[in-house]
Amino acid sequence: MTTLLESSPLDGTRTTAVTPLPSPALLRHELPVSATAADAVRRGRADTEAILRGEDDRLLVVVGPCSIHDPDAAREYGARLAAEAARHADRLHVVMRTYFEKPRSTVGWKGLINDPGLDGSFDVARGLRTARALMLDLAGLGLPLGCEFLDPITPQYLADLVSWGSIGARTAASQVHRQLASGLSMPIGIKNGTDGDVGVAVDALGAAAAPHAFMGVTPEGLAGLITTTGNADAHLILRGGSTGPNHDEASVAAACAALRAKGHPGRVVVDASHGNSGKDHRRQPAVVADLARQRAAGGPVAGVMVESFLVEGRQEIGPDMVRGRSVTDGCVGWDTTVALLDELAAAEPIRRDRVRNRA
Ligand SMILES: O=C[C@H](O)[C@H](O)COP(=O)(O)O
Ligand SMILES: C=C(OP(=O)(O)O)C(=O)O
Repeated sequence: MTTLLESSPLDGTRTTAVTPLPSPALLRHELPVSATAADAVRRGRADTEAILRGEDDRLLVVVGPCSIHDPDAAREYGARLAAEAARHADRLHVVMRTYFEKPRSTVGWKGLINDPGLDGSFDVARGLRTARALMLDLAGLGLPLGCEFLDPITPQYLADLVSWGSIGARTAASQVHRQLASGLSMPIGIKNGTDGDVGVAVDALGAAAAPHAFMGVTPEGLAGLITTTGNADAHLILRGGSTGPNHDEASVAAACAALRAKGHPGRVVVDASHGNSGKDHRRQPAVVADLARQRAAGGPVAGVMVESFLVEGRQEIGPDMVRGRSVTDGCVGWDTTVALLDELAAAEPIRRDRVRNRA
């Protein structure tokens, strides 16, 4: 059913339609959380929090496609990743990227929720259902899941399945997103700005840690006043920027000093993609090698992000797409992903020895 805005001629001049969506409560009722999935979500959150607080010495690794566009390919990726996560469980805490919302610099496909048909048909109700069903399957494999929160309404539909979330570089300065982060039930990584500005993200951590009151949507889909406690597990993600990368030891140390100066723990997550790889997926392995070296040396990198899918590279959306290849930013392929996880895991015993000898 599509409702035209005939009753509102004064403020509907640039709106073509308002189409009702299922309420968050209805979608959660249709697609309830299984006990296995709930366990994966809880464990994923608790382990991530412990790593960020320095109570668990493993490395957080957030890895997966830049965006999900083909749920079956994502299921295959998830099954493979679950096996790798189990293999490295004593050294790495692996969270799968399940990014359904894409922020765009100008315009472009905005992700599976916004346009699941990849054809401009914008069947958001189907997008929400598809996303939730996929997350339930992946969490059912025991995998903790991570995503970027972009639209402030989306969390009501999906946040119960998320173990780690992000506020992206394009929204780190947004009050709406900082408020949202203050009420989310999982650790939230906030990225430095696209221009490389770390200060905006450090400010965002302070805002996210504080309680807020703001307007939102209730589980029944009505307008509501949301009040929050603040998110003590919000943390900084270094993702590089237009001025260059910031994954190197000196940039990490400067960021940690800026965090400590504002009363936050001096630990960071570093994204090997985006500004740190100049959006060239072939550069991600060199960034990961640098981060593995920093881990082995006992440095304050608590987590690493990698954009990875079944097949390396990226492709345009169109009729002859390769299964398992990204339609947004370029990703490393599966074999490289396995090698990068091995490399990160290999650094951990060296780090543990170093930390033990230091004590
Ligand atoms: O992560 C994906 C992209 O970097 C992000 O969505 C921005 O993409 P764009 O600059 O191509 O719009
Ligand atoms: C959009 C993303 O990152 P950033 O906000 O760093 O550009 C992403 O991780 O998909």
